[in-house]
Amino acid sequence: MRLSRHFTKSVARLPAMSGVEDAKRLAARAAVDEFVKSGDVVGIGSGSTVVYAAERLGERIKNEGLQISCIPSSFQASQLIAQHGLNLTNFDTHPVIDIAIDGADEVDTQLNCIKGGGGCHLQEKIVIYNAKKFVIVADYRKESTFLGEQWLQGIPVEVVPLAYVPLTHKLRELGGTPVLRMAKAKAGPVITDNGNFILDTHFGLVKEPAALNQTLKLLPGVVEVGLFCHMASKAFFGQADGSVKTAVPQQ
Ligand SMILES: O=C(CO)[C@H](O)[C@H](O)COP(=O)(O)O
Repeated sequence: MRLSRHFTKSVARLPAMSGVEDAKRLAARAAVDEFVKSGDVVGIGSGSTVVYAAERLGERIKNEGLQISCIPSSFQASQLIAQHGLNLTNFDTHPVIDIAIDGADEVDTQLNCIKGGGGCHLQEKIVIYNAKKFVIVADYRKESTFLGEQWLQGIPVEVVPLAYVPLTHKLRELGGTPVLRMAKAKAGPVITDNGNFILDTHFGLVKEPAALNQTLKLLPGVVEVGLFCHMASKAFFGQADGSVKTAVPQQ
């Protein structure tokens, strides 16, 4: 197993928020400040941590005239781009992204991660795959040795609705415990931005995430798997004490 190298640095404290929200915000701001420069095409991820990255990009546009174009990874990301006055672009105009910034549900020591807690992992994977660099922004709760250690909700597997019952059986045969993700304010399942269902499938500790990703991807009816392996260049983990810990995969 390759180990990551970790670095911790203190950053200026922002106005007090809750511990976890503060940690998310610090991580997102540190990532934006280190990686985004004028002229970049930026992939905007989804979730609650990326909100702070969009906020910081908006600030830098106002304060220092930063010029960037942004590609969204979800309906939520499109809204963030609009709310923070960021310039919206698309793959037709910009097929290559300079830097993708996104959150994660859990990150292992090689910076493999589980994503899709917000149900957006199909578009997120497309954006990240087409980016020269991907940086993870997260709080201290997301860091693990192995995936499946802390994120017990399971790996989000986006499936075509027609196939969800046979896939439920297949995922069980493969050792998982699939649960159809249900909507909170509507009767029935969550429908993704792409019109699909999500089977959240816990596989216990995942020691070989790339192999599991490949096995799951080959099942007919599986659209995308929330395992992002060997894709991240760097992770920023906001800490409860106001510092930001960074990690990179070992060369
Ligand atoms: O993959 C995602 C959405 O599909 C998010 O990036 C992931 O769920 C982390 O979200 P948060 O920043 O709210 O913890």
